[in-house]
Amino acid sequence: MSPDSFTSTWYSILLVLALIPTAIFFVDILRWMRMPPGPRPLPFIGNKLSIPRKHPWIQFQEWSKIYGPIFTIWIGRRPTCIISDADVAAELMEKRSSKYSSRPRFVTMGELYWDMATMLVQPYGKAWSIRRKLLHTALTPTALSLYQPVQEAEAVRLCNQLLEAPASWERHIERFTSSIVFTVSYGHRIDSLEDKTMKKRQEFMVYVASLNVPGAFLVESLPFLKYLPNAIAPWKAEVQRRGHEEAAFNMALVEDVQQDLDTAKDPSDVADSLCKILLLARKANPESFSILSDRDFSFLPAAIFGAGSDTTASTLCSAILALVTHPHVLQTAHDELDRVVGPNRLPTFADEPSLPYIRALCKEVLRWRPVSVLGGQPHATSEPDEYAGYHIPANTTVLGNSWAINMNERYYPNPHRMNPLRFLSPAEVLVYARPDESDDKGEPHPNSKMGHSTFGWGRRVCPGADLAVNSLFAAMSKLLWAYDIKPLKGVTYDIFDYTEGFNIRPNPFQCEIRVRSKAHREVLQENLKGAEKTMERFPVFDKSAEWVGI
Ligand code: HEM
Repeated sequence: MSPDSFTSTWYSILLVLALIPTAIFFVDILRWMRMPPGPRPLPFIGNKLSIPRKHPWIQFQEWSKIYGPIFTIWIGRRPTCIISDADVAAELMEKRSSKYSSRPRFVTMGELYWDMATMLVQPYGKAWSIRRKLLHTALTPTALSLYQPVQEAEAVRLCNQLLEAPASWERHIERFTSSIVFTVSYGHRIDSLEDKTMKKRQEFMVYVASLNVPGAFLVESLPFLKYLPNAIAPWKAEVQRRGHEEAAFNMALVEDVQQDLDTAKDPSDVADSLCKILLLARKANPESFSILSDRDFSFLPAAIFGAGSDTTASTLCSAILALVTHPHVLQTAHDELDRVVGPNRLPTFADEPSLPYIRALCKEVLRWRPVSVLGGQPHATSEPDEYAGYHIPANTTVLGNSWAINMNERYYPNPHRMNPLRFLSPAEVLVYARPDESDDKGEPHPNSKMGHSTFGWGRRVCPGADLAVNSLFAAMSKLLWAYDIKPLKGVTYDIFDYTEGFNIRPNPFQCEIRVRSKAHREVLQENLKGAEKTMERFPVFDKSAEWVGI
């Protein structure tokens, strides 16, 4: 090769190398222009530098005021559409739900760790819809009524534990929600957060949360890295090892329930649970379960814990913060409970229709501080779509900003003020309003079925919403009946002091939780025996923990 042709070959290579990023850049500009507008992205890195690590939903809410109810941000070259308005959320994620019900790819958490066994991360399609239908069989109105005695009994235990150690209120709440979710999943209760089964379950949750951190794993941007052999990718070997450990644990829990059924004279002697319902259904009709391996099967009850325990506990923690910072709400709740229930017995689900203020209070807490502040796991489009003249390609990540939607001042004036009146009818407001309250009531958005967007949207809407609302009612009605929940003298409370991450909870704080009278204390203690009797039907786990060597 002559020196001239050598030089020109190099020039050509350099030219091509320069042209590729230029061409990609121009393609990206065309994509930016066709999608809903948002903050200006930088080539190749998108908006990464302008998204705050702490509480990004607040910045997203600010951007929605500039760019409108749906705007796009770019993580590298990947678009995410953020919806900040209930109408747009309903139009896209509910009316057009056949296009907006998938999930983005989670390479580390979904593919390597769970091997796609859990519904939470599954794309829209048959694998997901089969699991979702099976889960619904354990969450029908009839099934929910079977769980109510457990929820009542656990709430009585919660109130009694608060008599002994009120300062540990957050731990008691965590045990309460964990035990309900375990009982619904497996028919076994949790007596202590120190229980081996419970500790192992929490360990898995913490590990999963560490996998779900944007930018933590290069493989999310370069998915082909997941095919590297474990010998040269120890990070991958570790993720898979932990995934196998969780799968073995989930299968051991199912085996425990199978043993309960095998040793019982009659299935009706075994406590009702999702796992029992599914095991009996599989025995009766094995074909309808043929798509699910034992491993897949075990992730059905397991999914409930991850999705249902921490979320409900965090909502109750927000309720405590709301009561401490809004004393008039506590007073109105006490007035209602004293009038309807009186001091000689505890409120129950049978009182629910006569306690509209307590019901409204539970709804308002869900609105006031939505746990899954960016709508839980993101949605993704499975097909391209056009909206308001903009193009939304297939595989676009779509987030509903529950924070922005629930804090929309047009529907919820003075949105950071906790105000249960928002969820009462005009006639009820006349009964419950205090002199300074009725002005900023507003009307919940007509397009959000529950009056807020805390449980998500469309086909992916939280399947456990009714179960969660029942747990909230059981806990809040009894707690409010029994206790004064007040600020500590000299302590300043910040209603924005919340954890980071995508499921939020108030940072730890102390408050005064004091039983209202001797009579209230006695009623609580009298009810404990009955509650313990109910709980006996749901024995603690004993065998499964040993089977997996923990
Ligand atoms: C206050 C408590 C709860 C809140 C705030 C909450 C919120 C959410 C949200 C926002 C989503 C995502 C919805 C979407 O993608 O549009 C979700 C999904 C889910 N939730 Fe809940 N949840 C709660 C309690 C529960 C409970 C008690 C269960 C147990 C049955 C549960 C089971 C699930 C499951 C399995 C999914 C995934 C559904 C799917 O991907 O198809 N959640 N939840």
